[in-house]
Amino acid sequence: MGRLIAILGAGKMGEALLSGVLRAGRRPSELMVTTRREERGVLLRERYGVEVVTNAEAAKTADTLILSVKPQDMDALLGEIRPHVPPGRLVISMAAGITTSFIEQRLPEGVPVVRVMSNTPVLVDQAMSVVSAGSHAGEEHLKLAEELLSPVGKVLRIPESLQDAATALSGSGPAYFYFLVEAMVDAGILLGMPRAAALEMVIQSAVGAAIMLRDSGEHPVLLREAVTSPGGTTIAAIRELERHGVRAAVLEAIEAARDRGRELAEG
Ligand SMILES: NC(=O)C1=CN([C@@H]2O[C@H](COP(=O)(O)OP(=O)(O)OC[C@H]3O[C@@H](n4cnc5c(N)ncnc54)[C@H](O)[C@@H]3O)[C@@H](O)[C@H]2O)C=CC1
Ligand SMILES: O=C(O)[C@@H]1CCC=N1
Repeated sequence: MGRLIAILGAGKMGEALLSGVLRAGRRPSELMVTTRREERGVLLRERYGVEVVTNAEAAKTADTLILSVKPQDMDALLGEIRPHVPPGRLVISMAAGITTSFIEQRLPEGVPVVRVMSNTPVLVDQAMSVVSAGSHAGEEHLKLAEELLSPVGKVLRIPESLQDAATALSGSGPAYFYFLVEAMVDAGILLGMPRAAALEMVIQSAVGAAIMLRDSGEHPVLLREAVTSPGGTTIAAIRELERHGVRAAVLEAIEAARDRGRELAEG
């Protein structure tokens, strides 16, 4: 039997990680979840065969506690589990903005905490996860977090000072791509394309571009230049994107996401 893992607050991200960990070969008996709503617990038990327990029971029994509630709910959850967390538990937080020191201050002295920022492509084993150690977490704890996360995507270690930036870049990143896809499909509609056809064209272009980015080893500038023929169609579009300040908008948008992350720990 491996380490017992509990996912506390199994919502969208918690369920995505649960399903990934099961796909990676862990048995349902090695996992437990907690939920706020009873129906949600019933659904997760039926769907994955995992045990549904209270936060206190999870804190008492599991070796690794994965906190996946919203940042705004973290203070209350930590207050609930504090009396039940014995020494030796590993606490992994998935929450945006919440620092390891925020968690350490609300748990018994010495509990190792690892902060993680992942993203929704966990669901298809293509997550980007970044991990940072709190002040009581060492190599063994980072390794345990990496073992959990590497079957569902890529994992990078980063200093905690860059966690809010990573949240803005890769945590929220999928949303920006979906937003662009939506806008491109609208453009197809504007040009008289049937919606289903526009969606198919845009999705396949996105997938093709993503795989080339990942697998060719080429810099994105070179890949974009290869599409941009002199006097051609692409440069006409790029001129408009530049005229509307899309690059500056992206810089400011991601900076705003980073700043919002910093605010979240303040409640
Ligand atoms: N959705 C996303 O793309 C990403 C989210 N995150 C982070 O993951 C965390 C969870 O986000 P989502 O899964 O999107 O939110 P969610 O709202 O789907 O899931 C949170 C769950 O926690 C439950 N909950 C709240 N308080 C509880 C308590 N005391 N005990 C038991 N359950 C409790 C809620 O009922 C809810 O089901 C957040 O901290 C967020 O910052 C991180 C990366 C990406
Ligand atoms: O929007 C949010 O707050 C969460 C964190 C990263 C992605 N979604």
